[in-house]
Amino acid sequence: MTLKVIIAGPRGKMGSEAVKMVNEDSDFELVACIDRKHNERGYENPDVQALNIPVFAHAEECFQNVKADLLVDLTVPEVGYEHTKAALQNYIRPVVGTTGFTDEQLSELISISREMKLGGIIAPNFAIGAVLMMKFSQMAAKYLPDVDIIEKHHDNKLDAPSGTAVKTAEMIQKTREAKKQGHPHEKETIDGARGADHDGMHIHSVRLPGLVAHQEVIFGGPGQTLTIKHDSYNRKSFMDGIRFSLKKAMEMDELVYGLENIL
Ligand SMILES: NC(=O)C1=CN([C@@H]2O[C@H](COP(=O)(O)OP(=O)(O)OC[C@H]3O[C@@H](n4cnc5c(N)ncnc54)[C@H](O)[C@@H]3O)[C@@H](O)[C@H]2O)C=CC1
Ligand SMILES: O=C(O)C1=N[C@H](C(=O)O)C[C@H](O)C1
Repeated sequence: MTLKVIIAGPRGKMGSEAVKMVNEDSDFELVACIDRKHNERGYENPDVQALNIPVFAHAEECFQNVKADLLVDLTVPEVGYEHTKAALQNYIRPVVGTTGFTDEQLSELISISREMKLGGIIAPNFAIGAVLMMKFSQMAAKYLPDVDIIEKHHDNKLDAPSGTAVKTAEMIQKTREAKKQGHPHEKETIDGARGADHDGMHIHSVRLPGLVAHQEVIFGGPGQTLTIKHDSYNRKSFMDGIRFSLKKAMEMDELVYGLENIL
């Protein structure tokens, strides 16, 4: 059976790559897209134009008019949250790459999915290498609890720190003994010099043209450091994870947060 897929954000860097991936896989059929500027600016993704499928400016209108099994959301946090909620309420399983959801939003979406008995995934990073980086970091933190996370992204990124950095810190928190790092009397002479503080760990966000998506997790111990590093050089790196999640979501009966939970 072919799975009917809707993509939100098809003009974006990730969305346009997801359109290609879905088109190339005979298990999927792209049946509609959701994009905010469709009405004002005309439509700009030639792969979608060639399919002659509807493009809706509003999710609810899309879900009411098109029969679909799955939604892929690659937009911005506020809209992504609304899309995901509306998808669940319309019996459509969400596969969400959009980052920047609050803990409250994540909990609410998971609880709706449980009520509706619908599978889906929200994953801050769909690259398998990034998931391994997070898991290896979680293992290392048990032995080396002093850790800084440095994430580096292109300068069009809206959220900081990245969803991957937040997820990494949350996973590390499960094995790392809570502690405040650095000198007890340290003082920032320029605000932000030590980065964001997550349970005593520090997260630093670099934004530069030329970068795609990169992260280093650096652990320090007496006389040694350990660096666990992942680089995405293009958006294809995320597509195997999205493809896998689309198929897997059909077998699940609740929404999970993080690709590591379904691999
Ligand atoms: N989970 C993962 O593996 C990855 C997640 N991301 C996340 O995916 C999201 C998209 O990233 P990019 O493609 O780089 O961004 P982008 O800026 O290239 O694309 C964003 C898309 O969202 C659409 N959009 C914006 N506001 C909208 C609205 N109000 N209604 C409907 N559509 C709207 C835009 O038209 C565009 O198509 C970000 O949250 C990013 O952090 C990015 C890469 C990998
Ligand atoms: O905006 C991006 O580009 C990326 N966003 C995700 C994040 O916030 O972690 C995943 C990846 O790092 C690329």
